Amino acid sequence: MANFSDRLHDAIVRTAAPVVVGLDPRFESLPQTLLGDHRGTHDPKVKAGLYLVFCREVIDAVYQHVPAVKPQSAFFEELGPAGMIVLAEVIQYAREKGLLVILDAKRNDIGSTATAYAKGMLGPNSPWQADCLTISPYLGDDSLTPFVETAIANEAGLFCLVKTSNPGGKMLQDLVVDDQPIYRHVGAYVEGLAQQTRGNCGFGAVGAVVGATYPDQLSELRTAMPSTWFLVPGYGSQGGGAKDVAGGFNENGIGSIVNNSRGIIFAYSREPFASKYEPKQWQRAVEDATLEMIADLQEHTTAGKLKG
Ligand SMILES: O=C(O)c1cc(=O)[nH]c(=O)n1[C@@H]1O[C@H](COP(=O)(O)O)[C@@H](O)[C@H]1O
Repeated sequence: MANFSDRLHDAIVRTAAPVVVGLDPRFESLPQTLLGDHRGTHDPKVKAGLYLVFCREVIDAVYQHVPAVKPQSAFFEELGPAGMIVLAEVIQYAREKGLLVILDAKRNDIGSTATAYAKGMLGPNSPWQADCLTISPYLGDDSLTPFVETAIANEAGLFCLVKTSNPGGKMLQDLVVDDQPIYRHVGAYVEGLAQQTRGNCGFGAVGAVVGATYPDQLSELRTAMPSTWFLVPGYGSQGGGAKDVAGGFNENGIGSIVNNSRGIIFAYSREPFASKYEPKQWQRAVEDATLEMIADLQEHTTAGKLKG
């Protein structure tokens, strides 16, 4: 293994695709061909079993095209223990397929509790074995240190919330303190951590979450945080497009990995894919939507420079 930052860099350059497919299974949105007679079930074990099949088949459709997947822990936690077992199986399957796994669990707590989260999620004996974890900064520096130390010791990565994609994020993140919005203060702290954890590619193992729904702030933060990878959610279903995320890349086409969850994994239920494919061909819609997003980013951002 190598520094997470270098692994991410190499995977993005290899695929020429700064794209992460979000694994956010929602029971009611699963393809009918998978649901079969189970549509009305309330049994979490049955639901979790279907999430496993669904996520594996999504991974099969995309793994040759993208560097990473991002399982959203919430949808698995919602199903209790059965969902958590399936989350671990999905992570394992994705890794077997050569994908980097960003576990989206947005964890944090006071330092001593954060240490338990960090060890459990990124430590050497972690039952999850993800390559990277999303974390929240609002408990301050002593809450982040255990994650950074554990991640570095295990060649894992972190993405810390800086400017989130949701409209309500501005309530706290845009508050001006000492002449700067709070997200700039958080961004400066994360950039410091990125510099301390820099790999050969020049970026750090500690990255930032910056939403595609705030293109001006994305460009501003790219300049302010030159060593920091950005995880950019909000493309697709939340309204962000390729032009909105363009500011997240540097002149070499590096710097961001753009997430798309519903827009890819449930592509079969939207046009043009719904008309193009039979219900049982839902995986082809997932693959097409992935390729369409990659082409969109290559055309409208500097990531086009990564093409061979
Ligand atoms: O950390 C995240 O990934 C995240 C941060 C953020 O600011 N906004 C955001 O949407 N996300 C996650 O990114 C995914 C977006 O899903 P879609 O809107 O379906 O593409 C969800 O799993 C969200 O929890």
